[in-house]
Amino acid sequence: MARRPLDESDVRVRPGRRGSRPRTKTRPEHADAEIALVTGVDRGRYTVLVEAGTPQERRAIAMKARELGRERVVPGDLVDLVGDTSGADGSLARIVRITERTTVLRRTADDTDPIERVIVANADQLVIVTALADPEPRTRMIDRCVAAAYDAGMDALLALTKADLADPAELVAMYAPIGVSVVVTSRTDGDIDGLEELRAALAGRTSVLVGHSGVGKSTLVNALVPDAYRAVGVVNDVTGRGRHTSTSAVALRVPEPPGTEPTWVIDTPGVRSFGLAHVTPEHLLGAFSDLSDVAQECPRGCTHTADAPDCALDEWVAAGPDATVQAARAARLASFRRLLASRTGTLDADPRGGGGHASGSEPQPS
Ligand SMILES: Nc1nc2c(ncn2[C@@H]2O[C@H](COP(=O)(O)OP(=O)(O)OP(=O)(O)O)[C@@H](O)[C@H]2O)c(=O)[nH]1
Ligand SMILES: [Zn+2]
Repeated sequence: MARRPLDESDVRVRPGRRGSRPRTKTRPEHADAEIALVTGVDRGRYTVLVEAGTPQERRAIAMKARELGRERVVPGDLVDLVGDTSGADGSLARIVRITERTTVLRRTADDTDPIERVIVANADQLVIVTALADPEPRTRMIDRCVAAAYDAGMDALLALTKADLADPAELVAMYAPIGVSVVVTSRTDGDIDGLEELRAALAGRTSVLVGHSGVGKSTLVNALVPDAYRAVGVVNDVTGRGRHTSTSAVALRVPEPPGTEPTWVIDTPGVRSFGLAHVTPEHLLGAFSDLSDVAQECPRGCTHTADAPDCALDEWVAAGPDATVQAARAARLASFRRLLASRTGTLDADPRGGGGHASGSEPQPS
């Protein structure tokens, strides 16, 4: 897994694991703290699941303790909780500590906020929900998502919906060379073909679902998690709103037979693009171990782009033992370079005509 790059949470030194925490006046021990999973955030109120997987499992509402300062708490975070952790009506617990994150996914910086902020923690897979038609797939957007997933140390899964409207073959061929798994779904009178394959790909993992409006993401989430948004209604009891209208990410548990690893999907309404400004070629290369080995031979400071002089990756393609291997290597290298280019505004031509936007938030198709 690629090393996690620094983010705004790294400016402070975080304490180590339970038992080795420094005792200071400003950082009390909180030995009685309970571990909880953050499932949603709504205007300073956090919905958390306490003692998950035990008979005492309960939802509670919490706020951030002052000692956490500006550090952001996001869905997927495992936190230490103190105070009233009963989850009873009107109770409010306090989050005093964030457990070190295994992965972080950032949304893009934009004009109003120049910092790429963490939006989800500890997820292990990014599911890019893309319709095969209506709306047309946009490969540049998919590339950016794959780059964000690999950068975050997550796997990428392409969920191609509406296969009743168009053939998935072209997109499958485009993403297979870079290790993106693909699940194809289609809805036919109430049933969703491919749902069981999707369920299998999600089982026991924490997956973030992204997709533009109209691609069929809600259709999938509702099929996976019946009453998806009623399950997170706890936050709404506090805010007094009848519906979940927050635009931040929310973690939903997919029902599983008892005794199996929990399966979580994290829906990200309103997230349209991911922060890639901080991603270096070397870091992205880390997700491609074969290419990364070859690139050891590159000249110092090689950018590995198609126009980079003496890039060892080009020699590696040419050195393939036969035409089949060469073609496979060429496809993999071309796909890697496409991801590399998707970080910046250098890739304007979307091969499928989906409109290449230079950077920042991608506008939603209407
Ligand atoms: N033909 C076809 N239509 C589908 C399929 N899945 C979903 N749809 C339709 O596509 C439209 C959008 O589906 P949603 O599930 O609402 O899409 P979404 O991505 O959640 O979009 P928002 O709710 O706008 O965020 C709806 O009219 C669905 O009925 C499919 O497999 N085939
Ligand atoms: Zn190179």
